[in-house]
Formats: sequence, structure tokens, C-alpha cells
Amino acid sequence: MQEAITKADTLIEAMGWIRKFRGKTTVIKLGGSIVDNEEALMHILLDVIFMESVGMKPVLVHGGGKAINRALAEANIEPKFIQGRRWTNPATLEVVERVLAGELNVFLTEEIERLGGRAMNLSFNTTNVLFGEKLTLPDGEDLGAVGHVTRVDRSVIEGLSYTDQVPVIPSMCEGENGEHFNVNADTAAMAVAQSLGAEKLVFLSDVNGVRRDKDDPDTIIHSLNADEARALISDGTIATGMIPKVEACLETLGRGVKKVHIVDGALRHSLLLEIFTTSGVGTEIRQ
Ligand SMILES: Nc1ncnc2c1ncn2[C@@H]1O[C@H](COP(=O)(O)OP(=O)(O)O)[C@@H](O)[C@H]1O
Ligand SMILES: CC(=O)N[C@@H](CCC(=O)OP(=O)(O)O)C(=O)O
Repeated sequence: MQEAITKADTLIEAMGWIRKFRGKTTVIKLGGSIVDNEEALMHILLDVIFMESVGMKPVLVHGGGKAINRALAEANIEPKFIQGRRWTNPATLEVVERVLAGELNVFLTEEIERLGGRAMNLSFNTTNVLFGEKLTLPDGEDLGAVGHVTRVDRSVIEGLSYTDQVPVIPSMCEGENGEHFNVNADTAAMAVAQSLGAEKLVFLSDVNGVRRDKDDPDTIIHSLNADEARALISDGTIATGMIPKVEACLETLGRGVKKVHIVDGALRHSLLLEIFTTSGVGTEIRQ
């Protein structure tokens, strides 16, 4: 009996938070390392289903860098990255599209349904919602078929909330002439969050947040403002895959998204902890 009472207490405690976030959009970016972690992924998707069930509006945007690398290795194609983005020739694009818009997008949608939720995959194979153009790097380096998102079809994404479906969006976009582009998933999530005016953007990564020493979880920085974040990028504390993530956070905050967090996707219930606790988990990036 006591156990049941404690559970009921927990529900009552959550009521204030549920009220606060009911009807509000949270964009969740799933990194490739988390998509690969079966146990962690299941708990994340259960959190997502819970959020949807209590009237929040979770929107999933996913990458899949590791799965793409595996598929490229099978096809004997050498992966190449320029400034953190995958150099994407036509053969690479074919693999990226098969893995992201085909396999992973369908897999995630089916997993949500298998776990008892409702979801809709929004890709080239169904209804594409991300439109954009070729990305040109400042130094003029050519990345091939890599794009950035310039327009998001909000009405399709928002329309899914009427049927209680969680939108699941792969990080690819379509150009003006119907061409397909590979998009860095952090920047795709940023574009979706901006377009929807999301209450929160949460990056689920394979680390517990931004750290002073990238190999030491105890050095996590719980809160960072824009100037501090830029200084940590300049002095090399924030490096590799964390750079596009933090840059995406900074850009997003300047454009109407209220809160941006980087949290550990492998920590059980990290999503709910982020939303239902005052201090949250991971790193919060502030303006
Ligand atoms: N200061 C830092 N704090 C935490 N992680 C960092 C830092 N600098 C670089 N990283 C690296 O960033 C990685 C996370 O980015 P990424 O590899 O793109 O993962 P994902 O897109 O799957 O979340 C970490 O695994 C870590 O190796
Ligand atoms: C242009 C570019 O780099 N696209 C990424 C898209 C996937 C991605 O970003 O996946 P993660 O979230 O796992 O890093 C790529 O091809 O790997």
C-alpha cells in the first residue's frame, strides 16, 4: 500500500510541471550514438511517449552518424569529414538517404508504436517537412550534397498533434529543384525548434553535458551563457562533435527558443528529469 501511495505522491508532484509544459513543444535531437544504444533508446522513447500522453508536444529529430559509417564501410566507401560535416558525393548520399530517411526513421517510428505510443515518420518516403539549399562553408570548401534547412513545413508537424502522433524527422532536406541534401542533425534540430518556436530544445548525446575536461564527467558545466560558451570553443575546451551542438544552441537561443539543453541520453529518464526537476540534468545554455 505504502508503495502505491508514494507513486500517487509522485504523480501529484509532477502535476505542476505537466501543467507548465502542456501544449508546449519540446524538440528532441537523438544523436547517432544513442540510436545505437538499445537499452537507452527504449527508455528515451518511453519518456517521449509519456510526454505525449500528458499533453506535451515532443518532436523527434534524429541523426545516425555511426550507422551511416557502418553502411559506408560495407559499401567500401571511405567516410570523409570537413569541419565536422560529412563530405557527401552521390554514392555517399545514396547510403545516407537509405540509412537516415529509410531504415532509422522507420525503425524509430515503429519502436514508438511497439512501445505503445503513436508516431509518424516524416521523410522523403512519406511527407518531407525540411526544405533547404546547398551549404557553402565560409572558406568556400565544397561538401557535395550537404545542405542546410531554410524552411520547415510547420503545418504538417503541428497537425500530427491532433492525432496524438509524435513526428519523427531525419536530418535531410529537399532543395528547390527536388534534389536531396544531407544535413548535420544538430543543425536540423535547431531549424525545427526555431520554426516551431519550441519551449525547449534538448540534445540527447553520449556525454553528460559540456565538460571542462571532455574525458571527465565530474567536470560537467551545468549552466553556460553565450559568451562563456564562445570562449570555451575558442580555447579548445569544447571540441569535435560538441562544437556544432553548442553553436546550434547559441543560434537557436537568439531566435525565440526558450531553453536549450545538452543531456546524456544514456542516463535513464534524462528527458523527464530535465523537464520535471528544478535544476535539470546536463548543461543548460543561456543567452
Ligand atoms: N567539452 C566537451 N564536453 C563534452 N564532450 C565533448 C567536449 N568536447 C568535445 N566533446 C565530444 O563531443 C562528443 C558529442 O558529440 P557527437 O560525437 O557529435 O555526438 P552525438 O551527435 O551523437 O550527440 C562527445 O562524445 C565528446 O567526445
Ligand atoms: C552533413 C552531415 O554531417 N550529416 C550527418 C547527418 C547525421 C548526423 O548528424 O548524425 P549524428 O547526430 O549521429 O552526428 C552525417 O552524415 O553523419
